[in-house]
Amino acid sequence: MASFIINGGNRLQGEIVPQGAKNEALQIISATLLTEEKVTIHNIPNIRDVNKLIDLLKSLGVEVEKLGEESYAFTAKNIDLSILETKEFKVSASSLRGSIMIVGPLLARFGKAKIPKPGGDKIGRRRLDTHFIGLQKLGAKFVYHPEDSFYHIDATNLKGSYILLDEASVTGTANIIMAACLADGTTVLYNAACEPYVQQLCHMLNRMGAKISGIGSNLLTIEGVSSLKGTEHRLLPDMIEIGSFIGMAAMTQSELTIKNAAVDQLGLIPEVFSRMGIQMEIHHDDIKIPAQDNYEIESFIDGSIMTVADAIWPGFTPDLLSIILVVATQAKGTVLVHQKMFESRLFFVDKLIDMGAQIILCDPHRATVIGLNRKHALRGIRMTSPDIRAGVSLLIAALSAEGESIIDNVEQIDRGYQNIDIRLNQLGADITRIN
Ligand SMILES: CC(=O)N[C@H]1[C@@H](OP(=O)(O)OP(=O)(O)OC[C@H]2O[C@@H](n3ccc(=O)[nH]c3=O)[C@H](O)[C@@H]2O)O[C@H](CO)[C@@H](O)[C@@H]1O
Ligand SMILES: C=C(OP(=O)(O)O)C(=O)O
Repeated sequence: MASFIINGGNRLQGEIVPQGAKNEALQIISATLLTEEKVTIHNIPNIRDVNKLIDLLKSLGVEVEKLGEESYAFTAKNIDLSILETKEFKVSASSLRGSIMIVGPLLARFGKAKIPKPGGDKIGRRRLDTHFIGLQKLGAKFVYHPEDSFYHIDATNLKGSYILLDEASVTGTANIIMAACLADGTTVLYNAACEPYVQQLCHMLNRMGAKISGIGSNLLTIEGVSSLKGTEHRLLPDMIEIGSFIGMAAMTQSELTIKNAAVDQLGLIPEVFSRMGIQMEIHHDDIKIPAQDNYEIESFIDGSIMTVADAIWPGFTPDLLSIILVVATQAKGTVLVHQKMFESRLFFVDKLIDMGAQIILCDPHRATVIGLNRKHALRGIRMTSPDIRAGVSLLIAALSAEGESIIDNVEQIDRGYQNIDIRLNQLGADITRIN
């Protein structure tokens, strides 16, 4: 288990380029299984979850060529499905959430898939019903084996269908779209997730020969085609990393410029940080956060306490609520953070409270933060990173704190943030990694 030792209190300064998006990468890399032709992908982040998925594809027989630091070509010509029966496959597929998205492509191309209960953050129940009910509507049969938490899915002939999802699951939508692309006939998918990463997937599939319309809405029409061809694709910058950097700049009173942030794809993210009192200047596609001694959380127009809550896209992403929460600890004012989607994602507030933050955990979904307005700094402590976004929030808290902090289990952070210690040290942070 690796740890970070952080000497807090440094102001950071400079420019930072966000990595390619983790959650887009997981969809797009899975989609390379849909064709036997070469698919070239640029801006792939070098992070644990993405590298694990690439290794998983390699184990299935996908030929993976590294073309440059962030570019890879994938050719899924000779796929060996016998690997799905092995213990190694079970172990590697169950170590990340994104592995679930190989199911749609494998079913579509080979009529068969197996997947263990996938991993990912332990942030509450993470059901897969939406995936399987959708695939069943396309004609797949699935059996769950509880003794080894393994799902077996078969489909000799996927058929387009009308599917109304019970919830707008992001990975569920991606899986069903990928399966429907190669099904016979037309699929109409309603209550689909429509975030930019799903849109990117649809655009890439259309370049491969798929026929998807309604992209960007929650009503997609997918006309099945008999095969897909190769293409080239570039991943968007990671909007969760961008939000994390905005929060980090404010908390550490730093002047940071986030380069090439694809601002038009960020939805409500800049708006929500701005309502926390954080100033931002948009120059072309860069976001400059000027150094701010203090920032004040807005109230609602009627004077009541602000609530920041997550919602499916185009609402505010749940993955940035932990960052909002930590940023609020040093703001002037009060905010209620309401994490509606996940039920165990706020427990890390205990660590912030130990650092001196004023937070009331109302219930597993809601926390009220009473900002300190920098009357005193947070205190450095030793803590463990419970999940990826809580981990980065604790890192932000530690960077702003007085004294030394130690964060254990930083593999959680490495799942989704590329060389974060090295990149932040280049801006003036003092982070040492110990193994
Ligand atoms: C690999 C990947 O891409 N992971 C992301 C993906 O996970 P993932 O696709 O696993 O998440 P889902 O969209 O399926 O669901 C997330 C949670 O929200 C709940 N839910 C979802 C939709 C809805 O309409 N109502 C509702 O309550 C679900 O029950 C679940 O608890 O999307 C999540 C929601 O943006 C993000 O946090 C994850 O980072
Ligand atoms: C919850 C997340 O990831 P995953 O779905 O891979 O666990 C996340 O990226 O914040």
